[in-house]
Amino acid sequence: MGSEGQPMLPVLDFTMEDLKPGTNSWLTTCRRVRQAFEEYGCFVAVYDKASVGLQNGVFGSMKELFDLPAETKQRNIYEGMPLKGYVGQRPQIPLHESMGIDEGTTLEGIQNFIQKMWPNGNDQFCKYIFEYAKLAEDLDRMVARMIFESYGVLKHYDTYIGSTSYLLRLLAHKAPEQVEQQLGFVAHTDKSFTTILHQNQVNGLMVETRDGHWIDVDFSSPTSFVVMAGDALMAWSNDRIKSPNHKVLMKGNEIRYSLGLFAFYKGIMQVPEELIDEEHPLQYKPFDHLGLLNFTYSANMKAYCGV
Ligand SMILES: O=C(O)CCC(=O)C(=O)O
Ligand SMILES: [Fe+2]
Repeated sequence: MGSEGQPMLPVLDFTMEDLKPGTNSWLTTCRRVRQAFEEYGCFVAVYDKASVGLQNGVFGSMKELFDLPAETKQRNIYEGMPLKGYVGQRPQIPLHESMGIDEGTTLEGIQNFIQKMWPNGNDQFCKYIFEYAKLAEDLDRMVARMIFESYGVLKHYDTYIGSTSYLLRLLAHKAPEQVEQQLGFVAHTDKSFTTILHQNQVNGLMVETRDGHWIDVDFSSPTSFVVMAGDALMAWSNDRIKSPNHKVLMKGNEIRYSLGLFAFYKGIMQVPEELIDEEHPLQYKPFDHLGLLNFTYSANMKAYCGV
């Protein structure tokens, strides 16, 4: 419960110096990660690796990007990779704009994107977004390792990481020009294995709990990141973890910039046999993760590869 009695997401500390495999802090955090995922499908991580200079640089770069003319932004096209193309000026979600960078934690991926937006380059954008993406990737890998460890299947972690790549999505939600709050982004579950979200000081994210309540997520602090389970983690965990429904509701008069780092396994995922037992009979056949992405946005795991 929050200070005003509002339910809130678990907050997990990732700032400890000794947060390394094998330490007590690591083992405690592993247990908390598993518990938070099983109860809420997500949590807020306190992670202090991004300096004030980097934060300002990232959000300044995002403003510069979204201030580009619509025709320029539309050069970020889909090219068969869902989440990649430019989305904006949609009548149902007029406040929403977003763009995706495939292989978004690599210099090459970011430079390809920059090439489309700024044919003469943009070194500042590259520097800040790359540095940010690497930090978020480190957090994601730490969490992934904790997931594998907490379910006793650490032996599969290296294979997982070896075939995982990241899509970085940059989002801007305009302030609603009205008093009431307004939908920024429709309710959905992510199709990733895990997603790492970060934002400027403007809140707006809401997450649905397992019993159907919507809770506001406050991650306005520069050291707060949301870690969320996607549909692939739900399937991998044989439904122990549910990917939570979430949406963005905008109020106030400031633009909200946010970044989502989506982890995708390039290959066939399957439920580890350690996670199948009498209480948890197999729920999903092996599935191609990128195939799931292409299956359709409205699809759910059961329709795609339910047993
Ligand atoms: O902007 C946010 O905080 C959430 C965005 C989101 O849910 C998504 O891109 O999948
Ligand atoms: Fe999402």
